[in-house]
Amino acid sequence: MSGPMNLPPLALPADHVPVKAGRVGVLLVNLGSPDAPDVPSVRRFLREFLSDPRVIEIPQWIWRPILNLLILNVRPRTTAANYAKVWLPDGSPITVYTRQQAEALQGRLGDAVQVDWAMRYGTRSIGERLEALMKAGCDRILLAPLYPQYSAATNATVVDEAARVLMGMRWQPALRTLAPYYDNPDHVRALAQSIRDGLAGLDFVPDLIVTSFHGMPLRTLEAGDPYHCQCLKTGRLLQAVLGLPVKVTFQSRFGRAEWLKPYTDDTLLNLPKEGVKKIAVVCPGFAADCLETLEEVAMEGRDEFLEAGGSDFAYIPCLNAGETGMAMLEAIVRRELAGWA
Ligand SMILES: C=CC1=C(C)c2cc3[nH]c(cc4nc(cc5[nH]c(cc1n2)c(C)c5CCC(=O)O)C(CCC(=O)O)=C4C)c(C)c3C=C
Ligand SMILES: [Fe+2]
Ligand SMILES: [Fe+2]
Repeated sequence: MSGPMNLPPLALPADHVPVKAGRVGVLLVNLGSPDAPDVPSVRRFLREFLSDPRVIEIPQWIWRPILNLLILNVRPRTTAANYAKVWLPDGSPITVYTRQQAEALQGRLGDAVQVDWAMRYGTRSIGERLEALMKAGCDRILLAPLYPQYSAATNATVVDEAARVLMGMRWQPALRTLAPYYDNPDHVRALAQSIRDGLAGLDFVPDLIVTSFHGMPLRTLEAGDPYHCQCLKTGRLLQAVLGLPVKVTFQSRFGRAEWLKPYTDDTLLNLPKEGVKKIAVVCPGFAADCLETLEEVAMEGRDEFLEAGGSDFAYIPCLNAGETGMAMLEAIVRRELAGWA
């Protein structure tokens, strides 16, 4: 008679270490930052970032000489000086806030789920953190690029990098990716709440809410990238929920090609001439405050607007690791994880 009790014991090697498995992991991913606000660190960071063909979509044989001979010799000086203006005691703002978001999410989800965070470029790579999650026993991982609006230059390159790392693994985890959440009602409500909270602390009533999204080259829209439409929809939904006029603009142009319009800087210079003197600015394309929001919008943008004749300017911070934003992130992550329950 045969049965399970009669099976011979498995012959395992003497040095066999039992593997942990069966846990669910969440990997929050944002763009990344230099390790320090100095020229060598910024050059290293920009070299990696701007060598990504998902970011610069021109043939590498044309782009490489421009990057190495021109951009990496000139840009790191101004960019490092800009980083120095916003650097926090614990590091670059985007790094500090992303770490805080992961810690807060871990607290909300409890021990059944392992939360970690990574950056697409620079320190704390996606590969390193995927391996760490697997060592912790996670064989199902939710990869969550923290970009509300989808673009190939942000979301797709995160998935590319994860897939590249998985190519080298014998035992791959099951992977889900977080869908863009630009029109998720929880997201729109969280943004609206953070704007209301911001407005409540002001000593003026803005004529207009200006939303500033990171720009993209115009040709990416023509090539089918949904980013532009998703930014416009976030803006429209915010206007509907807030019941206040909202204008969508695009910041951070790079290079000479045409980018998505209207440009944030042109808008800030023109609004006072059109009689709009009091504004609140918010950046709903960024999950965390960073160089682009804190230096380019909250500092440079403010100066531009006031010098052009504006009277009142308020910058409303990103959701970062605040209660409102974390409740939203918990809700959308829990919904994704429900498929694995
Ligand atoms: C939020 C979405 C982002 C999109 C879309 C995006 C596209 C994009 N960016 C560049 C070039 C640069 N971006 C830089 C900084 C930067 N970009 C984002 C986000 C998006 N970029 C963030 C969050 C940051 C800040 C990182 C930080 O450390 O705080 C920079 C570096 C700074 C500088 O030198 O000005 C560059 C360069 C391109 C070309 C692009 C789309 C094709
Ligand atoms: Fe960027
Ligand atoms: Fe910028």
